[in-house]
Amino acid sequence: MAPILSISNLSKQYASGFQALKSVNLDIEEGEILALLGPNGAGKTTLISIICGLVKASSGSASVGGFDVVRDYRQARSLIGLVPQEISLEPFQTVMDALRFTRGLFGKRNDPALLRRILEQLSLWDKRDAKTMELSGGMKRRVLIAKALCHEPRVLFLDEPTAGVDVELRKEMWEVVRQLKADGVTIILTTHYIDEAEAIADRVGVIRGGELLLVERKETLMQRMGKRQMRVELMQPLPAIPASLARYNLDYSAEDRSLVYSYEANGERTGIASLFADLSAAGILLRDVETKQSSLEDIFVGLVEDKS
Ligand SMILES: Nc1ncnc2c1ncn2[C@@H]1O[C@H](COP(=O)(O)OP(=O)(O)OP(=O)(O)O)[C@@H](O)[C@H]1O
Repeated sequence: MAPILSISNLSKQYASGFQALKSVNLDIEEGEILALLGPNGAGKTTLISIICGLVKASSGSASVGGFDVVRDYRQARSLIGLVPQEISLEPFQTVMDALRFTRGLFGKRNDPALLRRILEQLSLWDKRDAKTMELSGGMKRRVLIAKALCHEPRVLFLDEPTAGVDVELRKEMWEVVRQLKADGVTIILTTHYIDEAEAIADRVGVIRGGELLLVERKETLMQRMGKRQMRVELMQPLPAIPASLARYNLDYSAEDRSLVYSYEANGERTGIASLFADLSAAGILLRDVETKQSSLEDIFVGLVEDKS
């Protein structure tokens, strides 16, 4: 199946001379959720803005549903919904009027049944006649999503949908995103929050300094790059790590009397068996053992640091 969104060698140099994107290539399949992770200034918003026709690329191309975002701007734009980072609503406009107006901007006829369905899906139906200024922050964000959906786009961009919102509201947003995916909408979201990508994305792209460092299925990424850590709690404090254990690069914490050993989760030999044998030979008695898989956060930090 042809990708719904295809980005090819996309670069952007701003008038200031700043190179915000460096030859980005990316294909997105219909119905997937892609999280673009990256630190401040990585180029996430620039990338989205080019696809939505708000910023002009210096070179390269992008197409949505087969329509080039420059040459076939209207068709491409009609397939895209954009939820911007900043909350921008007309304070005196009602929720329903905001939706009707936005749908009209896309040259679409009013469709009360559709707008009702969207508002219900976002738990805003009972707020349809409220002025947007009367809504809470969480509701305003949901109105932005509703506005982005009311011309029936196939691809939805969410630029930092949960920046600065509380835990409860973030979870609520994640649920909304999952529901939209279930309805067949393709979603590209940018985020600084790794747990957000871990919770809802199918694929994760890591962008830094305008370069797309990698794009991979979340599970593959965690399996391929993930390390495991084994923490061994000791019966007695250890004055120093014996020379016979030096090759394991163990970290010792005097506070909780434990040794931590890191190993490749998918390596052929983990070294665990020989570590136990060497611990025993050194007369070190164990109280408890636990292992844990590194998180997407560990992987992300490692990746971003490696390249700096
Ligand atoms: N109009 C502009 N002129 C010059 N430089 C710009 C312009 N817009 C953005 N930049 C620069 O391009 C870089 C990428 O910005 P962009 O907003 O795409 O990053 P981002 O990954 O979305 O960051 P954040 O997470 O902080 O929103 C930044 O260094 C920014 O200062």
